[in-house]
Amino acid sequence: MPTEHLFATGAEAAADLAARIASILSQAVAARGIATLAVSGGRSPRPVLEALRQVDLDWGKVVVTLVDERWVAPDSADSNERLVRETLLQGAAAQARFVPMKTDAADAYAGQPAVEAAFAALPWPLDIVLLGMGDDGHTASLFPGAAELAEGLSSSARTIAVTPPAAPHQRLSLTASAILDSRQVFLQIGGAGKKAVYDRALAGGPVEELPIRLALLQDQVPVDVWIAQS
Ligand SMILES: O=C1O[C@H](COP(=O)(O)O)[C@@H](O)[C@H](O)[C@H]1O
Repeated sequence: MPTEHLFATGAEAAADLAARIASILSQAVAARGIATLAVSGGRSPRPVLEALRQVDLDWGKVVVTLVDERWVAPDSADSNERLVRETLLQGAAAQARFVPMKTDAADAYAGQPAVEAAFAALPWPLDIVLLGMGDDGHTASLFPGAAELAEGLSSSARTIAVTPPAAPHQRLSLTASAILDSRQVFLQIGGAGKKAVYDRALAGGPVEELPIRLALLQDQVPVDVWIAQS
């Protein structure tokens, strides 16, 4: 079962989560000389990443990558890479090595093999995988109803190309096995709507219905959840 961290506001949750991430990255650098962090996109991680970049860390020994990416140009407003570059990779934190998920390939399916090779070269397990969750229970870009969902939940590959059934843009996503090949999974949720989805996921049921269950209903890797009421 996840360990829950409850906060009244998103700002308080973000500050606490950023401090926890910084502590783990610092310990990883001290222990292994390198730290790895995979972050989600969307709206939720922005305040966490902005707080994290201000932390005094040996950023040159930190590898930052993505949990998922939309197949859009890196300067698109929808790009998760752009989010990370604008919020986290600033100041001293710009010394971190960023491993993108978007290539120049024509689409996500053509791009996946090169991304898979880049991810195979990372030091696994990742120290932290920071997940978000959509209102439909998707996490990373593992969407309920997607044609690629079963493969994303079962494949031993680290990455998969996905076409979401409703959301825009083809995606590149970590698979469930890659998400769980980590030392620590964090999940960030905010607001009553997402809390209701989270509670439903936690109550049990098929992963295919609410893919966030892949992280919540497992005992392979510790999962901590930061929950903000607003
Ligand atoms: O499309 C995506 O959605 C989820 C949730 O995003 P949020 O804006 O509701 O926080 C996110 O975790 C994922 O990385 C992103 O690509």
